[in-house]
Amino acid sequence: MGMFQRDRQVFADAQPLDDSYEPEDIRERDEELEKYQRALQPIIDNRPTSNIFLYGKTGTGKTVATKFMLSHLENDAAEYDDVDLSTVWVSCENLSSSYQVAVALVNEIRKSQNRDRISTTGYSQQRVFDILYEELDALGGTVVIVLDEIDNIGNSDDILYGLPRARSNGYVGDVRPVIIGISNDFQFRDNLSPKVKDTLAEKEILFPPYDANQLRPILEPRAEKAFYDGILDGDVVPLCAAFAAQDTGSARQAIRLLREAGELAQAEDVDTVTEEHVRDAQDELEKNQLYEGMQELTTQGHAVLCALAYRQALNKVPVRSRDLYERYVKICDRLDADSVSERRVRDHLSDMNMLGLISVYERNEGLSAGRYHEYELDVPLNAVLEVLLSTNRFEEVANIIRSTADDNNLLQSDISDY
Ligand SMILES: Nc1ncnc2c1ncn2[C@@H]1O[C@H](COP(=O)(O)OP(=O)(O)OP(=O)(O)O)[C@@H](O)[C@H]1O
Repeated sequence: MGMFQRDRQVFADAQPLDDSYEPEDIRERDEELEKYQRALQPIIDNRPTSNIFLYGKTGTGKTVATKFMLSHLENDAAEYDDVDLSTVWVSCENLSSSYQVAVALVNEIRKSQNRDRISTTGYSQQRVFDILYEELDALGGTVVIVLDEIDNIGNSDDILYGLPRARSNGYVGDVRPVIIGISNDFQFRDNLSPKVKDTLAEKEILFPPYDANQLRPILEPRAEKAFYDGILDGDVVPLCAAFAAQDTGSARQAIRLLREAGELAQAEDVDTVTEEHVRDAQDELEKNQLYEGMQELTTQGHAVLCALAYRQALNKVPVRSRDLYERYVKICDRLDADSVSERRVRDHLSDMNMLGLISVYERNEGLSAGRYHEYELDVPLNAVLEVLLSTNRFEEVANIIRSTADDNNLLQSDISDY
């Protein structure tokens, strides 16, 4: 028998469970789509159109709804000779300023016309804005500008001031820019500068998290396409919907869970995807999330985690923040890194608590000692060491912690066990 044999096939077509898949219809968002349609309608009527901002947590359908609405808008606009519409879509995920967003917009417009890109550095902000205005002018008509994950620009919000006023300020001629901003951060609007708030004059559409009853019909058509008939136990889709609803209310999470459950069944070479596979998939995704959470910490975050791992390796946890701070400063010295204040270290600890990486206990010793916090890891030490060992700069310290833990017999569990 050969080493590789074809597994029993669970997936008829895995594409519907992929992040890039575009569903045929958007389910359970009738109200939001109706608002969206009303907000975009003036474009077809050649009336002034407000900017539109969509707010909602990750996986709540903001992007898919926008793609859906814009594709209808483009098709329908083509029916009217006097409606001149273009759309430009920029993800601000890796952009942190208005300057970078303006460059990205210019380059997106140029890419769609097979023209050379401009450099991402070397201009003044005003010069980049001017180039953008020239590009918009050349497009003419209504230009819908989608700024996905717009919250990444933080306080550098000049572009949200410049674009809406470009026409009234005479920077552009016969072109009407309409901004669609998409954000996970509900505070984003509050934190905009007052002049931007005034100028934007936007319509807001909120995308609340999905509940289980909404996630089921979102999952069902994908499940039908993705799996062979009769492969899914009846409980599988409802359970994926329930787990994702309880946790984040994200359709993305529910879809990932379904895919992971299918992959586990496929790996086991069994005929049916069961509730048990969903439970195992949930555990697996949680682990990945924690692992990613640890990997994505900043150097300071890693140093704090390292200090806590050291205490854990000595079996001296839970630890008070001042003792932990001492260890943290020593680690920074060893790494030749600057250390931050004890207060900032406590901020890092509270972030890590939110990520589920550590536990925090509040102690109250009455008048004599007062109130204080103690900390310990909430993930296995081995998992933390795995991350630190793969992080530049921390390898040496992580090896020391590992041998300390070994001496104390604290490393029995393998990372795959957590
Ligand atoms: N109502 C829905 N009907 C069908 N599929 C949906 C629906 N809502 C979300 N999805 C699917 O869930 C996944 C996540 O949705 P989407 O990317 O639109 O979320 P988002 O709110 O833009 O999230 P993020 O802020 O992380 O970008 C996508 O695969 C999308 O196709």
